[in-house]
Amino acid sequence: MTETPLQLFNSLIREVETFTPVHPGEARVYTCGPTVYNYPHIGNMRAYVFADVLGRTLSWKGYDLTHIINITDVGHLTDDADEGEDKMEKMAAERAQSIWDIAKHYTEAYWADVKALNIRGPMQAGKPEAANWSVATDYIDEMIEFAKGIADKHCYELDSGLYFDVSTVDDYGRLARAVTEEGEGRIETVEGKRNAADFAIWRKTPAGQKRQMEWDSPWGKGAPGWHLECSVMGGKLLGFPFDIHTGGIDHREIHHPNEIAQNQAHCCTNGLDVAENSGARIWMHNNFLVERSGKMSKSSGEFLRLQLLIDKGYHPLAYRMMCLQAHYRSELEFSWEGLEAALTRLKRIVMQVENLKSRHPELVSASIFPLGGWTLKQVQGDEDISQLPVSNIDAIDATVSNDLNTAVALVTLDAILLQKNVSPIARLKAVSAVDSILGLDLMVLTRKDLRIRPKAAEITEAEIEAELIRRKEAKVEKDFATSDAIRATLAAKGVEVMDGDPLGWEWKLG
Ligand SMILES: Nc1ncnc2c1ncn2[C@@H]1O[C@H](COP(=O)(O)OP(=O)(O)OP(=O)(O)O)[C@@H](O)[C@H]1O
Ligand SMILES: [Zn+2]
Repeated sequence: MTETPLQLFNSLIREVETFTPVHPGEARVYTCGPTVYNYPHIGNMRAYVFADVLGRTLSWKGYDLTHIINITDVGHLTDDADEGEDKMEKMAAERAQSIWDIAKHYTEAYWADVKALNIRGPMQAGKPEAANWSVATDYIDEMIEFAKGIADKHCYELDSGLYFDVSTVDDYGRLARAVTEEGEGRIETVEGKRNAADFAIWRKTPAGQKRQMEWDSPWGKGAPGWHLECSVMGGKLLGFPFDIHTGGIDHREIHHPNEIAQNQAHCCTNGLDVAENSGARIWMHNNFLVERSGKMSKSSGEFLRLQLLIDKGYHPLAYRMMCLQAHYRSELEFSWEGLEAALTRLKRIVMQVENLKSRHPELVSASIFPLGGWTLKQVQGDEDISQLPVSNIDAIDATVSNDLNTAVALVTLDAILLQKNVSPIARLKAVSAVDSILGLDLMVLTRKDLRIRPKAAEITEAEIEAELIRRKEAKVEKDFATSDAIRATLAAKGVEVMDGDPLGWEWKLG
């Protein structure tokens, strides 16, 4: 089996490049986390499915992974370009609740989605038990220190806060590629700003007001800017330069260029030798999940949450499958038909895996799969897996190494399942190896798990099952009138009986 070098698309150069870790044998990744003022929509979750596949791929490649995912509980304004109100303060005022309660509630909602989508949480190289979510408000002192360090050379103070002067760093905005005074014209300017793109790294509480979240600083009471938070947590927890920084493609335009500018200022001020001066070597961005009407956004009132999909009877991993079917750099349009197709594909795979498992229950229960997923090395050394055609095995590594091409990895998975001449155990192991990267939970999921009763259904699963047993008995008795009557009664309650369904589904809710 041959190993393919890991190629990743670096937004800084707009090209794929071969991944070479800063620290041999390790990979350090920072993912911009959610702003916890509201529920995440499924578009937001696409960003974390992507970061999860990246993390899984790095683990597969054998790197000892540190993956930081932050929780933004302060500082993100309603306009990414530094204007408007703090999203958290705004929601707390609307709800007449404390920001801390709002943050807690929506952080937990985010974690629930993370779990449902089988997204791995933060990772800590060498110390898995120490891995934790990084909450912005836990790093206020470090943010003030960072800001103090760059204030003299790179910032200026206005009544509203401490501003970063983007003209003090080389090549500002190179990540966005289009940051011009004209481009920034849409930003409502703050009186006194030197350049339109300058941004607040510390926002002062206006005189006579009190914010729910505010801290003392050399620039008066106030709160950190959102961009500062990520620079500080990234630098502190991973060390500059680290390997990879991820986020949604909207961050390529403002948030990440501003982070880079701060990192440049910080590294130069502290005499750090960072050739590219960006803080991270590779910046990666997932494209949007869109609706026909445009980008999905939670700022715009009604939006699609994972829970809504579940309420309608879709297993959350069907949404993960939908994401994996597209390349992370392509826009993905959400549709219920698309989700249905993804669910069907997942059902088919799960059915095939269940079938393989049923042929060797003794082996499956003996836990033949490495805890925490397979690495390429383990696959290379596994005798069972070596029974598969080399082309299949090589394809596992080659597809994901090609800038995380999960869509093609799914095709590899199909090909492995189709190898009827190879022992079930070899196929199962290979499937579980691919799933170490895809994260569809294929060794655990059952067909039954995938059949979720929609919230609005008028009938419980137990009632349906009882009716179906009665119907089977009637059929055995050749009492077709009763059998038809049961089918009609179920249909009236929205349950379609599926005799002879190739996927083995006996019923579905219409
Ligand atoms: N429609 C989308 N598709 C994919 N990723 C998205 C989408 N919208 C936002 N993201 C990404 O989701 C992550 C979390 O974003 P965050 O919680 O800050 O959302 P937000 O910017 O407040 O909300 P929104 O822009 O949706 O109103 C970020 O990486 C962001 O780039
Ligand atoms: Zn960020």
